[in-house]
Amino acid sequence: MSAKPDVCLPSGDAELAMLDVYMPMMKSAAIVSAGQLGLFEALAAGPLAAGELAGQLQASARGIATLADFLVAIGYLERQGEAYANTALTQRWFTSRGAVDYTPGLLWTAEAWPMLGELAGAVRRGGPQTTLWQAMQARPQLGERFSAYMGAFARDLGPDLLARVPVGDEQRRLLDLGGSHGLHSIRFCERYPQLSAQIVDLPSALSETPATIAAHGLAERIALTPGDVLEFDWGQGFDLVFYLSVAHNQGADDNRHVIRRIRDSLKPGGLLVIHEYLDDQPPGAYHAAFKLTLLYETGTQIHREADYRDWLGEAGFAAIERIDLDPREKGSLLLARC
Ligand SMILES: Nc1ncnc2c1ncn2[C@@H]1O[C@H](CSCC[C@H]([NH3+])C(=O)O)[C@@H](O)[C@H]1O
Repeated sequence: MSAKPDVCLPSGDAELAMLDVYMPMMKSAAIVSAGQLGLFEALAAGPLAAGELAGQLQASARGIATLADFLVAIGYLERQGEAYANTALTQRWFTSRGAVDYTPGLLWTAEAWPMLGELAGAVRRGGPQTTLWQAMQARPQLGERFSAYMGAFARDLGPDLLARVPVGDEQRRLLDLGGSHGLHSIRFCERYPQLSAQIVDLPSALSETPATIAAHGLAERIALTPGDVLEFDWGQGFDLVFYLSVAHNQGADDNRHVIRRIRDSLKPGGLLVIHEYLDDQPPGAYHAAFKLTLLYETGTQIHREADYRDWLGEAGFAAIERIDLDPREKGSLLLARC
């Protein structure tokens, strides 16, 4: 049985087929360029004419007008007389005035763009020539951009996590594996005053984290320990462990190994929270796209719910609960108690 595609596909006409390649490319490039130029942020306080906008962004008036007209055509800006204004959606998702500003995602997409040009090579090889983590060692800016993008996603996901993860008064120690930007630990420490946290991540992901933690006044309660989760000794006696969006960066054997080590470091009754994109069959378009992204970025893959249940069961976790987040593009949580 073939799955019903949930993306618009061209009808087979050659012209339409090329439009389906050209238009998404131009749409992505225009939105990413707007993020790089700071165009949406410049309009956050109110509409501006092309000349004013160009002056603020130190760009050519012709260039800004051409870009802005296309952004109007695709619904990211609107005309107000001679002026351009953000649409409600743009203001909501791509400016500091919205609840979550995904501009770091636009800047990350600009970094991912050249990697996508090499996608056919990754498909041929079955993986990347250089993994994202190796590339970050060579170019620290890449690590900062990636963490900032993950930070934007964490702001979006934070309320779901707070609502779904039960924390009792007796739970005091949180271990945040692959904690990166630190925002999940910060959010939970702010909500639960009895909590202190320890973050383990690769050094490339942690360059901005001390400043973020200090800005929230939590330097006394959140410790940073740079290290590889596959080998770093993070100690014992934790009540709560976060393994959020990290498992898709590891193969099956490594996840089995990490989950066993998590189990050994949790107190009796402790809770492990996994956030992931589960490899349900057939995958929806978003999950299939994410699998392709992992192929060229890290060479790893998303795993099936049944795999997690095996690893968790073998490690000695008893109760395992799956929660699918809304919308589905936000992924799923697996809550496991020992
Ligand atoms: N082997 C590893 N050891 C430590 N950290 C890792 C490893 N592999 C991937 N990571 C980190 O895992 C993170 C995945 S991005 C997810 C960040 C955060 N937990 C969140 O949910 O928003 C990145 O910060 C990587 O640096």
